[in-house]
Amino acid sequence: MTDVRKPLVAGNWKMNGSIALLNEFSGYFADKREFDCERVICPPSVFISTANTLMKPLGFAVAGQDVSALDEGAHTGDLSATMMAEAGCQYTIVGHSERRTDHNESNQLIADKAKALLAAGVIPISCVGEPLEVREQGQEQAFVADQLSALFSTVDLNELAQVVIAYEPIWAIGTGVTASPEQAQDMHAFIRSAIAAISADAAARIRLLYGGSVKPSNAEELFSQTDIDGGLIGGASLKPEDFAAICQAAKS
Ligand SMILES: O=C(CO)COP(=O)(O)O
Repeated sequence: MTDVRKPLVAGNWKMNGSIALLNEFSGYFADKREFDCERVICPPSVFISTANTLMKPLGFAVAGQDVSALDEGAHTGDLSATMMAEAGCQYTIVGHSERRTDHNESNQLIADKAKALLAAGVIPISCVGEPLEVREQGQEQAFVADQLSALFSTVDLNELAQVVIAYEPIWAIGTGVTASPEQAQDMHAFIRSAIAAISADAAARIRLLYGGSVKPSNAEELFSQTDIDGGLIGGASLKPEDFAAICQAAKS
């Protein structure tokens, strides 16, 4: 991490949590404000409003977990980027591997979602990451480069540095198997070098998060790697004391 890249830790609640859990979080964090990182909570969208009320006064930003690439219209159940902005989201996740799998999302669709968010003033947290069989074949960098190429060709170059990219190897998500700090750093360095090939300035400023079985016991070592600027946390973000410990591990 460097001075220009403020560390960021985001808790992706996925389809978990409740208003009761948000109340538990606000009680837990009420007297804990001294963190060195940006903290983001990504609850299910029906709880964004409650998260704004309870968590923003405690220094958290609130984020969505997905967005439509479209502006408006007859798309039952979808939410537009301007709605996310109006709802008070500073960030929104796109391209999580669970959405890629569950909803067949393509790299181009995910890039279009990121572009729509940027146009609405919301920062995309754009996820990439390879399945186990791809890593076993030694093809993980090519796989991630392919996932990123649509993003690079779709988002305006002068907006690229605002995007947050989360590297989440699928084999590490919810499995308890974490990428080693070296594996994570190697991929983050690769992603930053791919960005540097387009824009040195964007590469210096863009924040790259690691996600996949981050917990209090491994967060510090992961976050201390040169090219890792924080984390996207799943399971451990549902327990306030674990999430707080992970946030403490992210230092400028
Ligand atoms: O998918 C993740 C965050 O988006 C990671 O989930 P886990 O931390 O539960 O492995």
